[in-house]
This record gives sequence, C-alpha cells and structure tokens, in this order.
Amino acid sequence: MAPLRVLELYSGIGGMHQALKESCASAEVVAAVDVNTLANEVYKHNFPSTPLWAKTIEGITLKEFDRLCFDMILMSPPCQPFTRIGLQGDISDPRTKSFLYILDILPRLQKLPKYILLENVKGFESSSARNELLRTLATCGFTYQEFLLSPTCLGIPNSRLRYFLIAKLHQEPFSFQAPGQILTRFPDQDLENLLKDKVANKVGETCSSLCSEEKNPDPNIGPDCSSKKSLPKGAFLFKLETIEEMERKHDQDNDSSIQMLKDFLEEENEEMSQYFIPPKSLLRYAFLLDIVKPTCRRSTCFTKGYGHYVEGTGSVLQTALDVQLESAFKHIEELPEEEKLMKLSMLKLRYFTPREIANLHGFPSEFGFPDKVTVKQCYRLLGNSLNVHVVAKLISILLG
Ligand SMILES: C[S@@+](CC[C@H](N)C(=O)[O-])C[C@H]1O[C@@H](n2cnc3c(N)ncnc32)[C@H](O)[C@@H]1O
Repeated sequence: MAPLRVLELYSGIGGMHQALKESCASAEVVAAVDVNTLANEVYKHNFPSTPLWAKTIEGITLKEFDRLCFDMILMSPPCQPFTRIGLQGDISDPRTKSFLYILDILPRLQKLPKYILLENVKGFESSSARNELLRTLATCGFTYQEFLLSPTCLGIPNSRLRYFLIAKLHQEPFSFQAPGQILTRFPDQDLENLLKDKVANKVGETCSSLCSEEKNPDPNIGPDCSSKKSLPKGAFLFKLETIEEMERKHDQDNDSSIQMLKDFLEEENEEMSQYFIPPKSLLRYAFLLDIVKPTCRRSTCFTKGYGHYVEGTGSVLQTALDVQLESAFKHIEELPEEEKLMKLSMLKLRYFTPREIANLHGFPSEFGFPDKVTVKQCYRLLGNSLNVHVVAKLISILLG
C-alpha cells in the first residue's frame, strides 16, 4: 500500500512529524506549514527532505490543499486563545482565524482526509472552537474521540496535560469509543480505571487520579490557609504551598510506575553553570520555585517562558543532593539577604537544559537545534511543542 500522505499544520519544530516517525506508520509528510522562521529552521534541520511551507495557513488556497491530496492531517493550532491563564478569546481571538479557515475548507476538499489528529491545551474542550470542530467533523462523516492526557500516563515524570482529538472518516467507531466523554487515559490502560474515569468524567470537569497533578495549573501558588488539613508530623511546607499540594508531590515521588527524572538528565559538567539560577532570581522567587531532585518522579509543565520567567514556567533542579531543602528554607525570611542567598545557593539550583526538556518531551537524541538557536529560543520552541510519545501512541490508536 502507498504510504499515507500527511499534512502537518502549525508544524513548529516538528513534534507531530517526530511522533509519526515513532509510530512506525507507513506515511510521509507531504507538506509542513508554519509561519515561525526560527521554528522552521529547526524543522528543516531535523527533517530536511520534507516540503516546508513558510506561510500562513489562511494564505493557502483550496486548490493548493486539493493538490496535496493528503490522507491525514496532524495539527496543533495556537493555544493562547484557550489557555486557562490567558484571556480565552476563543473564536474571537485573531489567532483562531487560521483554524476556522481549516474548518471552512475541510468540507469543500475534493477528497476528505481519512484521519485527523489535533492537539491543544486543556481548556480547548470547553471552547466554541471545539464545538465548531465537532460540528464540521459530524457534517463530513468523521468518527472521533477526545482525550485529556499527560505524559505521566506513560510513566514520564512530566506534567503536560493536553487536549487531543483523533478522528477517522466513514469507518467503524473506535472499539473504546466513549461518546460525549473525554478519556483521561489511553484505551489500553487498565479497564477498571477507564471505567472509573468515565463515571467521573463529564465534559469539562475531567479529573483522574493520574492527571490530578494538573488540577492546579501552578502547584506553587495558593494560600495554604484555605486548607483545613493539618501538616503531617515532620513535614515541611513551603510558604506558598498548600498541604494538599505537598501531599500530592509526595505521592507522585513515591509512584514507582513513573520513571525518575535522573533517567532524562544530562551529565553534570562545567557547561551546566550557565543554567544555574542567578542570585537575583533566587532571592526574589525562591518561594515560588518548584524544586525537584533527580530522584523525583515529577516535574511541572515546561512552558515557552522557561528560563526567562521563573514563576509557573517549569520545575528547577536541585543538584546538591546532600543538602536538605528544609535546612535551606527554614527561617529563611528572618535572615539578611546575604545569608539568605548563601543558604539558597547551597542547593545548587539550575534550570533543566533544553536537551533534558527535549528528553522529557520524547524527542530522540538525534533531534537537534541548529547552532545559532540560543538557549532561550530552544526553551521557547520546546515550550510550544508537544510530548512525542503521547502523540505517537495516539497515531497508532488512530491507524490501528
Ligand atoms: C502550538 S505551536 C505548534 C508546535 C508544533 N506542534 C511543534 O511540535 O513544535 C503553534 C504553531 O503554529 C504556528 N502558527 C500560528 N498561526 C499560524 C498560521 N496562521 N499559519 C501558520 N502557522 C501558524 C506558530 O508559529 C507555532 O509554531
């Protein structure tokens, strides 16, 4: 059989392409489309033989789409219009225009694609854009299933809860299909849990134990006075951390179904010094940092602001393993700045390197960035990208 012809929209650095490769599907990307020059450079660096269209999606005509004669669309539309932290402009946000254009084009194509996979942020599931998408899919005769999944579902110690939709044309429903429901695990993950999810899982209020780390998008923010629970004996609470949060972290670190972070880390060497958190940021934001050790089995979602903004953009790594977090933080507020800094510096806190984030996102070691791309730009591009393993598995399910 001829390889599937795949159209990759909003291709960025090529997370979807990488996932397609990992899925071992017999497929070729016939066009990747993105407007971001830098992302396109990284894409070309890694997928040099793929036709890359450096233009806006809404600038592509119906004729041009028809000529591509694609069987599958992989797409990650911009997520800012749907993020919980943003203004949630939804379909009135200009950044949704290209997506609405795709929905307008789809029913008018000479030949409909057989398969569609879409990725977006949590929040998309309750948007008007999603309603438009479902309406269009129904009109065209697609069967679909929606998911909210985090890499933790695959034993990866990184939270990145994302909305996914897979759709296939004029075919039998998926064997696991749960109409009107959003699944929070992969269909092959233990049936009992899946059923539990289905009961708990009305559209818009999805929460499973595996994805519970995502209930509070920024785990370090929230007044602990709201909690009625008392602190377990000997436990240490950060200033801006709730007791529930602390317990959740403890549970995650003891969940042996999740790998330890150390499996994803680079070897410490002199070059790592560039990743150490500068003293000014340490003094200013120490209480807002999500600090993890190599033996931890969790990290928060790495966003595009990582390495630039400190708060809520991703975990930082404690590399001094013999220092207790408690000893660095206890009574720290009472200390003069100099001593405060001395105590915090003992922890040797550093940012995760772009390679380490790429590892957590499932990019293979041969995936790289051109030399001219700066560390901050790498963070930005990776923060916009996706977890390759999660998408690869969804592609396998879709084509399965
Ligand atoms: C969420 S990111 C997708 C990232 C991608 N999946 C990856 O692995 O890197 C959205 C991408 O859409 C691109 N984009 C946004 N609006 C666009 C438009 N109207 N036409 C083409 N590309 C667009 C952005 O440049 C960005 O790279």
